Amino acid sequence: MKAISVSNLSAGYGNDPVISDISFDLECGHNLSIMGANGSGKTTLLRSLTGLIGYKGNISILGQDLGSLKRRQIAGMMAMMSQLSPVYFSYSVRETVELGRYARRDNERHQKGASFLNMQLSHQSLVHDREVVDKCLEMTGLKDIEKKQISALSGGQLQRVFLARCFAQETPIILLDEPTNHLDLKYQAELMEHLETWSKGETALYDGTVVPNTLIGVFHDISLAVEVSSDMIFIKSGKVLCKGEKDKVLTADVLEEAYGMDVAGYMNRQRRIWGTLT
Ligand SMILES: Nc1ncnc2c1ncn2[C@@H]1O[C@H](COP(=O)(O)OP(=O)(O)OP(=O)(O)O)[C@@H](O)[C@H]1O
Repeated sequence: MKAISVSNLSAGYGNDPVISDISFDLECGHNLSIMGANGSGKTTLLRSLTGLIGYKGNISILGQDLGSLKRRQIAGMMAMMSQLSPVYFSYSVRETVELGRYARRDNERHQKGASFLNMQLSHQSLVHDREVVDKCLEMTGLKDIEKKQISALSGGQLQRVFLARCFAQETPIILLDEPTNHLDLKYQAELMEHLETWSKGETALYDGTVVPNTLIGVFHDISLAVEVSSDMIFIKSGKVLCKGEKDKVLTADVLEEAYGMDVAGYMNRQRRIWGTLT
């Protein structure tokens, strides 16, 4: 099954599209990195895939037309972690991660029918919610500060809270916009390890269908993108420069065209610096 299928997509914020003529397919179980220079349209592409901004063209998620899905149905299939934005409200760390469970519960209620009895969360569901939230807090190293207000967190801690909330949503598709931003090296390494493990697994949708996990991420760090993805798409000035399996698209020429610099030379200089570390 295809996790996402996009054809002739254009999207933006005003009259002029920021991205245009984008088409690609991503099989379930594959991981896609969206790459490109600042302002090329990566975040805009990610936002349009969730229906957060208007678009023209066709997007289907797990075989269903995005335009025909309700927000709660989309939230049952995919979770997105955006780049950090200011926090204008204050919940505790745990409460914020718990918000990730909302779509799951809402979809389960609709699945069972909205009778009064079904509106009551079963004891089993509550226990499962608690277990998932605990696991996500542990995984992101937040258990010790679960009671802290999120308005009082550092950038890296907040980034981990939003990652934890994203995983707590228990969806088979996860979209991450520069997930390692603000994270120190330890949490970067742990996150990449977790993403690798997660992306080899599968997740049951609220209706019970089991789907291989699929990750779509915007990465500025090429090494991290290579580590985590099977497929890559390079965007330049809002259009697809190159797309396909990582090993086929990742060349010095593509990198130079995408970033307007000698990326291979830069990476080689980096390798020389770190090669001397004892
Ligand atoms: N909310 C918005 N309203 C209007 N224009 C926007 C908005 N968000 C982004 N843009 C514009 O769309 C273009 C693409 O932005 P986008 O954030 O998609 O790029 P990006 O590739 O993710 O960049 P970066 O690597 O810097 O995060 C930019 O010219 C930007 O100014």
